[in-house]
Amino acid sequence: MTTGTDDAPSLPDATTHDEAHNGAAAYLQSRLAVRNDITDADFDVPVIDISPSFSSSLENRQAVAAQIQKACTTSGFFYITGHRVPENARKAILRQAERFMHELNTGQKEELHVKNSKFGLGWEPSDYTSIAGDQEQKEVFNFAYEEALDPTGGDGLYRNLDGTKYKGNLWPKEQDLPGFYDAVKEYYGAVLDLARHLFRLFALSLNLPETYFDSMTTHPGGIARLLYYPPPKNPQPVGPSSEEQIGLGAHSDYECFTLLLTSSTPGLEILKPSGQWHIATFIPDSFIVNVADFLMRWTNGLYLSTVHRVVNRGTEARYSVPFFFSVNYDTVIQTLPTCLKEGEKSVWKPIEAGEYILERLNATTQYGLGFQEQGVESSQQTRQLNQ
Ligand SMILES: O=C(O)CCC(=O)C(=O)O
Ligand SMILES: [Fe+2]
Repeated sequence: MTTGTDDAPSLPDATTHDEAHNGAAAYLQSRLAVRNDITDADFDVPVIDISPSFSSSLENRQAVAAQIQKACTTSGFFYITGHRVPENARKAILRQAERFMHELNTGQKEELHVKNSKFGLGWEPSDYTSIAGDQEQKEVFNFAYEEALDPTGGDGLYRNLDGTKYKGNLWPKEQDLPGFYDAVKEYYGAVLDLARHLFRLFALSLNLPETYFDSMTTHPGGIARLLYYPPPKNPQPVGPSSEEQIGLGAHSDYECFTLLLTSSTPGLEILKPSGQWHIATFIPDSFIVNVADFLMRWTNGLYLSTVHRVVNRGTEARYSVPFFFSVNYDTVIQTLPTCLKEGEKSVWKPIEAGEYILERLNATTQYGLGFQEQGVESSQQTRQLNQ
C-alpha cells in the first residue's frame, strides 16, 4: 500500500458532489490511487458459503471472515450462499418490485414521487437522477430504515440523514398494492438481521473484537431500492459502444457494505484494475455483497469500495434490490487505528455518516441541487413553459 506519505496523490474529497460527476475513469483513479499494487490477476469475486459463520465455534466464524478479508482486498465483491434469508422472502420482494413498476398507474406513482422527499425516498422516474451523467434506463422505488421494519425494534433514536426528526417512508396505499408492505417488511427484517451478522464477520476479518460495530448499528441507516431495468431496445454487445444503454452509471456505494438481490437477468458490471468491466454472473440463491465507502475509509483503502455499474444486455427485464447497510447516521467514520501502520496517515478526513450519504445522494440530482430543490426547479420550469 502506498498510503500515508506526504507525497501521496491528492485525492478528491469524496464529500463533494463534483467527484460523483467526474466520470468513471477519474472516479476509479481516486479509488485505485491507494492500491496500485492490484492487477486483474488478483481480481476475484468468490462465492463464500457463510453457513459455518452461524456456528458457535469461533474458529468456524474466523474461517469465513478470512475468506471475506481476501475478497475485500482483491475485488471488494463476493457472493454469499448459506445466508439464511428464506427463499419465499427473496422471491416475494422481487415479485413486489415487478408489481410496483407495472401495477401502479402513473398517478399512484406520482403521489410517491421522490421530489416530495428531501432524502430521495419514494418513486424515482428514470431520468430524475444520474450517478455519472448518463441517461440511465432504470425506474426505482427507494425506502429507508424504520423501526417497524427492524426485528430488534430499534432504540428510538433513528433520525433522517441530516439529523432531523424522521417522518417515515412514502409507501403505496395498501388498496393500490395489497400485500406490498408486508412483503417488504419480511424481506427487510431478514436482510437487516443478515447485515448485522455480516458486520460481525467484517469485524473479525479486520482482527477487531467481533462485536466492535454492534453499538453503531442500534438505529442504523439502511436504504433499500427496488430497481427495474427494462430490456434494451437494441442488442447490447459487450465492449465499448456509443450505443450502450446504461442502466445505472459507474459509482461506488456510500455506506458500510451492500447486500444485492437480483432477478436472473445479469447486468451488474464491476470495474477491474485494468479498467475493463467484469460481468457478474447470476448465481441462484446467492446475494452479492460489496464493500462500500465507509469500510474503505475505516480501513484506509485496504478494503476496496469498487466502482460498478449496471447494463442490461439481455432480452428480459432485470429487477434488483440493493440494501445499503450503514451505521447510525451520527457515527463519525475515521480510519481505524489498527489500519494505520507506524508513520502512516489517514487518506480521508473523518466524516459523519448521514451527512456524507446525503451529499453523495444529492450529487445524483440535477446540478447537485438535492431532491426537493430539483423538484422545485422542475415545477418552476413547467410553470414557465405553461405560461
Ligand atoms: O441493480 C444492480 O444490480 C446494482 C445496483 C447498484 O449498484 C446500486 O443501486 O448501487
Ligand atoms: Fe451500487
